[in-house]
Amino acid sequence: MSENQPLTRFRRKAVKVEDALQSIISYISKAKTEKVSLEKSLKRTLSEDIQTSHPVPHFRRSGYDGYAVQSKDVEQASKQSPVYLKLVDDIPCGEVPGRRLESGQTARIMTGAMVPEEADSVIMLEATEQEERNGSTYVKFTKPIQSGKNITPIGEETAEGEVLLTKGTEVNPGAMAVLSSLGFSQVPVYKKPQIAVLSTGTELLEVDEPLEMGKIRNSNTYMIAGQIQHNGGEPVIIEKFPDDVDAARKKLQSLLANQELDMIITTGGVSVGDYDIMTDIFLNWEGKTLFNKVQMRPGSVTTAGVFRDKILFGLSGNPGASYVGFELFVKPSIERMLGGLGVQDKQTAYLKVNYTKVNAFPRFLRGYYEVKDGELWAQPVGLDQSSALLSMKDTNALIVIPPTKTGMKAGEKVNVIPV
Ligand SMILES: Nc1nc2c(c(=O)[nH]1)N[C@H]1C(S)=C(S)[C@@H](COP(=O)(O)OP(=O)(O)OC[C@H]3O[C@@H](n4cnc5c(N)ncnc54)[C@H](O)[C@@H]3O)O[C@H]1N2
Ligand code: MOO
Repeated sequence: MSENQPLTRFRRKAVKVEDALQSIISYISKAKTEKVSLEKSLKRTLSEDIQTSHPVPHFRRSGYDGYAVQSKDVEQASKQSPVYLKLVDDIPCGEVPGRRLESGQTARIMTGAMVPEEADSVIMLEATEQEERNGSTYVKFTKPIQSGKNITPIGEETAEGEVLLTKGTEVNPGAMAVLSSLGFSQVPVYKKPQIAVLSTGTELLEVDEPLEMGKIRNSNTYMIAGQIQHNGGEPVIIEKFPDDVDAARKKLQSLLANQELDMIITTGGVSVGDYDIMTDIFLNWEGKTLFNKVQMRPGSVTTAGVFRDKILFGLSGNPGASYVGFELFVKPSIERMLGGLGVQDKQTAYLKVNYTKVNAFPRFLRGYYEVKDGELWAQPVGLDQSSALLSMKDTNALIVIPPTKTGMKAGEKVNVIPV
C-alpha cells in the first residue's frame, strides 16, 4: 500500500518489530529521579554513578586474630630456636593503636582491627604461645612470616574516586553492601514509571464476580500489572471500560492529561471487529498513531501512539498476544525510562522440539529455556494460540521463530528473549 494512503480499520501497514520499537523509543525520556532509603533500594535502578569517596579498606586491617609484628623480628624463628617478643598492646576492632610498636615488641590484634603502622604482618593466634616472665608477657613465635602477610592493605578492593556502580544499574543485595559501606543511607534512583493499565471489553467481569455465559474474568489487567512490576514500573489499575467509544475516548483523554502518569496501556479492541473501540480511537485522536499493525504473531494488531511525550499502547485483547506485546514493546520502554538502552535482550538457544507451523511473520512463542549440559535449550510451553491463557505461567522466554515455509527442526538455533 502507498505511504500516503491513510490508515483505516482495514488498511493497515504492518511494520517490522524492530522499527515499531524504535519508533516508540525515540519518544521515551528518562524517568524523574528520587532518593529512597537504602533498605528500600533493592531492585530499584540507580540514577547516578556511585563513586568511592575513600579507598576500601581505608586503613590497614588485620585478616586474623593474632599478633602484629615486624617480620624482621621473627626472621630467624624456628621450633628449635623460637623468638620471644614482648606483648605491649591489645588492639580490638574499632580502635586506633595506642602506641608505637618497637622492634622486639608485639601487639595482640583482632580480625578487622587497625594494624599499627610499624607492624608489617600478623601471625595467627594458633601458631603462638604466651608466657609470663618477670611480670611481663612474652609471645613465642616458632616460624618466620612474610612481610605483608595477613594484612589487608589500604585500597585493596578499590581506590578513592572509582565508579563502583553505574547509573542504570539495578540494585542487588551486593550493591546494597557497597552503598552502605560508602555511606549512602539515601540512594539516588529513577522514580518507578507510573503506568496506567486498563482493559476494554463488555464481556469482562471483575475477578471476584461469578462467571456468566459469554463472559470472562479480566485477566489481562492483572497479568500486565505483574509484568509492569516485574520490570520496575508501578501499575495504576484503572477500571475496565465497556465497548463504548465515546466514554472510552473521554476516559483516555483524562488519563493522557494526567501528569502523574508516564504511560498508558490498554488491552483489547484493536482489531477490525464492530466493537473494537481502540481501533477507532487510534484512527482519530489528539495524539499521533505510530503503528497499528506489526509483523509479528501473536499480536499483529498491536498498536501504539504518542500524545505529547506519553506513549499509549493498545495491546491486543487475546491474553497471549497482550503478553507478547508487553514483552516486545513496553518492557524495553520501561527499561529506557530507567536509564537503559531500550533494546531487546536476545540470547541464542537450541530448539528442543520440531516446530511445524508455517509463518508469514516472525512468531514469538511462549517458551521455557534452560541450560542442559552447558548449552541453552528452548521449547514452547502450552498452547501456542493467541487466545491461550495458561502458557504464560510457565514462560521464561519468548522463542523467536523467523518467517518460514517449512517450520523448524529440533536442534536448530533460535533467538530467545528472556522475560
Ligand atoms: N476479522 C478479523 N478478526 C480478527 C483479526 C483479524 O485480523 N481480522 N485478528 C485476530 C487476532 S490475530 C487477534 S489477536 C484478535 C485481537 O483482538 P482485539 O485486540 O481487538 O481484542 P478483543 O477482540 O477485545 O479480544 C480478543 C479476545 O481476548 C479476550 N480478552 C479481551 N480482554 C481481555 C482481558 N482483559 N482479559 C482476558 N481476556 C480478554 C476477549 O474476550 C476475546 O476473546 O482479533 C482476532 N480477530
Ligand atoms: O494479534 Mo493475533 O494474536 O496476531 O494472533
